[in-house]
Amino acid sequence: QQSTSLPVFCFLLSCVFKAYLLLLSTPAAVGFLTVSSAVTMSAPFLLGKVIDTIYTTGTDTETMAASLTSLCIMLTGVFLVGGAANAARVYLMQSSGQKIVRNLRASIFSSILTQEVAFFDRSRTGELINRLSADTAMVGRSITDNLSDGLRAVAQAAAGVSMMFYVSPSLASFVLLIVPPVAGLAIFYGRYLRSISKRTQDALAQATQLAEERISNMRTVRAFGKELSEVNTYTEKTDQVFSLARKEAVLRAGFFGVTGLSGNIMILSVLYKGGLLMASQHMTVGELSSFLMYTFWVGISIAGLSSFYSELMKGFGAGTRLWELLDRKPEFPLNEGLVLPTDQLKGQLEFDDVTFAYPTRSEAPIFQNLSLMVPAGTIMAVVGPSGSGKSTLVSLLLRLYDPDAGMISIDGHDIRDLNPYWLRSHIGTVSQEPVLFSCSIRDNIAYGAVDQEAVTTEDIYRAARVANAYNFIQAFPQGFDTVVGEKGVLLSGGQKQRIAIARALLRNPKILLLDEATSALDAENEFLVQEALERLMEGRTVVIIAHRLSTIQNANAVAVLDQQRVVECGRHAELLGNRQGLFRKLMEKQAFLQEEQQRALR
Ligand SMILES: Nc1ncnc2c1ncn2[C@@H]1O[C@H](COP(=O)(O)OP(=O)(O)OP(=O)(O)O)[C@@H](O)[C@H]1O
Repeated sequence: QQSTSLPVFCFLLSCVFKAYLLLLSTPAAVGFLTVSSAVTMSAPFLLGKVIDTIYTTGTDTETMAASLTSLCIMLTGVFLVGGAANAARVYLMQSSGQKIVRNLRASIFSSILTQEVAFFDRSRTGELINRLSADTAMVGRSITDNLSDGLRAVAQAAAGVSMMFYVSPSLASFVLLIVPPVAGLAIFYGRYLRSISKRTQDALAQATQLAEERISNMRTVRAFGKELSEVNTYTEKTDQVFSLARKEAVLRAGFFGVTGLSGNIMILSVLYKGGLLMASQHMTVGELSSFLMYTFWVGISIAGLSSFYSELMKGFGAGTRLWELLDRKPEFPLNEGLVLPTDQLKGQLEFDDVTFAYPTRSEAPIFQNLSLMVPAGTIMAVVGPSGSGKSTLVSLLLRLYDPDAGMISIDGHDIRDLNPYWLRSHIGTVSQEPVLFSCSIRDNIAYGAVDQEAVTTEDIYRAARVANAYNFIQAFPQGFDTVVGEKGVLLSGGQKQRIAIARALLRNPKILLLDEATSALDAENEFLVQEALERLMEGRTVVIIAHRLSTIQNANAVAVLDQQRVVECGRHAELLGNRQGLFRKLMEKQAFLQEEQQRALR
């Protein structure tokens, strides 16, 4: 806790300064704050003068009316200036608050997106979303509106106390005895609130995580008829938030009860002691009235200060969580390293003695001393039992993870030395269930291009034609502007595949990583997807996780994965010739299953 407090404090301070150095240092904002506070705090003094003018004995009615009128006109002018200065102060603080939130959100989002993939394996999406929305808003509120009100309260409390001493030092010393215990209570309250606020945000993040996951997978929830039980689980999570909020409410109620009581006691003591001073002619009625008003303002300012402190503590709690994210350095950078001349890139891939375990399961290696070579411009089909690591091979080539030992190279260059952006700009991927974003088909296809801005409509149409997607897209009423829904939910599996192929084509990559669609497609779709894939593969180095016999036959070589390594590698016919080999067994099993399936259909 102690070790993070200082950096978090500096971080919050830098947020304030970065977003509106202009504000705190701009004479305008400080001026508005000073004017509005000065006006507020001069009002009781001037009102006291009005009361004394009214009660002055020995003046004739006309003179009294004249001085009363001029005093009231002056006061109205002062109040107008104070009101305008206050409005300007609130506006400046609010707009700067929004600026801080905007800057913070952009920094947090950028920090999240630059983390290594293993970070996302460990994180919960809902929690990250919560950081991005709720925590940033809380920090923004805490260091703008709250800070502005806090500064105002400090200014007013200081001015009020000075004026109380100016009007009556003895009465002021008597009344202010109550301040230290209230301040002590406020500090205790603020600290406790900070810890409750952290726990509340954590509980809220868990609830958001659950809601986010279930809503985005609504079809599965519906298919299993789990709506009611999901509602119950979510309610249990929100119950935790509620019970923490209730604790906070009890604390808040107690605190405000005590501060309210202290305020009233202060006023009562002013009336008691002030009444005695008036009776002994040491104070006028106007002075007592001014003093009362100052007491009132000081009371309000102290209450404002304690709420400022507690809000600041809440903001500190949220700031700590944001800081943890902002301060996190990704395990490998996104845009540093060697960039090779594109025309020299051949696309030869090699796994050399690679050992790898997922960071979340470091005790269970997926590969041990795996070696595999894919010559430039050839097609390597990868087969193997489920869970043997076919997709992991693709993830390693994309450098989503780094191997624990050994080396993966492109044209002899260790991919750890290459700039990851550059590396990925030369790799195209089409996965078994491609993910599309909730935007138009046009934008989804253009997403594949390295320079999205430079993509023309003609480029998109061409890619769609080659991917056998043009006709079905044009058949939609909105054509290429059709919005595909979240994760492309409004399209069929085959349509998604063909859009993903068009997306990969637009990238024009040297290396292609394919996870071939399985039997999910009907015969016509399968033919169209297959044809599109074949066009996509032309002239590139291809690693394809193969499920169909036809693909395997067309591949230059087949690698069979099992037991954490490549157990067989060679041409399709060669491998089939090895009666004891795993490939032969896999093929026989597949043929048997297909036969069974056809028999069942008949
Ligand atoms: N992000 C991850 N974190 C931890 N373990 C993982 C992760 N992804 C996959 N695994 C594990 O790694 C192993 C290999 O998975 P992988 O998806 O590469 O196999 P696969 O051969 O592609 O399987 P399939 O043919 O069923 O798609 C599996 O045991 C899987 O549980």
